Amino acid sequence: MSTVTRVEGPIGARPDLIRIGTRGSALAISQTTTVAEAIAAATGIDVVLVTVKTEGDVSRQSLSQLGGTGVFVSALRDALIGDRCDIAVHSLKDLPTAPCTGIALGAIPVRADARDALCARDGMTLAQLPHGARIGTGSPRRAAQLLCARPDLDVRDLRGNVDTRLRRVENDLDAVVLAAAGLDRIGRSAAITERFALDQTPGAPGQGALALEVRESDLARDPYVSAFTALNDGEARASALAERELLAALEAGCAAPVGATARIEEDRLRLSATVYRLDGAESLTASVECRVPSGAAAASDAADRAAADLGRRAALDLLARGAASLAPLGSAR
Ligand SMILES: NCc1[nH]cc(CCC(=O)O)c1CC(=O)O
Repeated sequence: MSTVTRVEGPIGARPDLIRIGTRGSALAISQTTTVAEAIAAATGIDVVLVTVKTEGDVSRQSLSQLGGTGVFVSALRDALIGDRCDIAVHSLKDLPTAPCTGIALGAIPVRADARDALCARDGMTLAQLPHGARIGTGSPRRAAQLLCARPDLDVRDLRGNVDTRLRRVENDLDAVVLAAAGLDRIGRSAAITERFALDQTPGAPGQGALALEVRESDLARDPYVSAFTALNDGEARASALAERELLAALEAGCAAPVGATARIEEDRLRLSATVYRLDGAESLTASVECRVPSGAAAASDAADRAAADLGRRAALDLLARGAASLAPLGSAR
């Protein structure tokens, strides 16, 4: 039986070991441990978790001030390139859309809940919050969506890890909005008082999905091939890639007020994407779909390309209708 352990310091490359790089937050450790156990089972090889501190973990600045894409990602990618780990596990929504030299996408595993979750005091739903309620979020998309539904709300900036954010509900806020996936993964689902429907309140592109990255030179080598074949999920991959390509083609950063949700129904991949004005008073939605390859072809370059094409189509539609003047899309914000 192969095992999963954690190491503190650096650990050298060994053929009988897969080193998985992860951030050190409770959320990251929880999701990476699940991935690590699946990789150990699929390959029969021992796995160690290597914790890497990222700029996003260290800095106390607000995320919209930190600004640059990839604050949670660069240090993990450096560890891959520097051969300090063999596979890096990221929350896909934190991954910049630009490709990274020397690094390839290995797998996108089964997706967790892509919805946003309201965590309000006294079990309240969004509709039940009192007039002018204080609600915390660091995300311009969530702020716009909240104001769109409830223009009376007092939306406050919020950051820190999940527990820090939840604690604000006991103190100075009536509610916060977080990704349901994060709360579910760290065992805090009980704090959720409402999960917003994806067709009305789409999450961030790629929300709830993980991305496993690997050095390009390892992508077609075992044990990585076995690991990625076992972990990849066709629907998660197609939907997340479509949502990501939408963001890339909008030239939008991770802080852009853009929501997207894709899913496979029968043999169709359907993508719906919305760009919001920051105050939530206006928005634009594009809905597109395409046929997806089924069976073995579902995990192929052709399937990846079909998903990306769909994302691009939605973006072009939104841009043609004025998305870039409706909202600040660039990562400057
Ligand atoms: N931007 C922070 C972030 N990146 C990934 C998650 C967890 C959910 C996920 O995997 O999408 C979160 C927390 C949040 O948005 O509440």
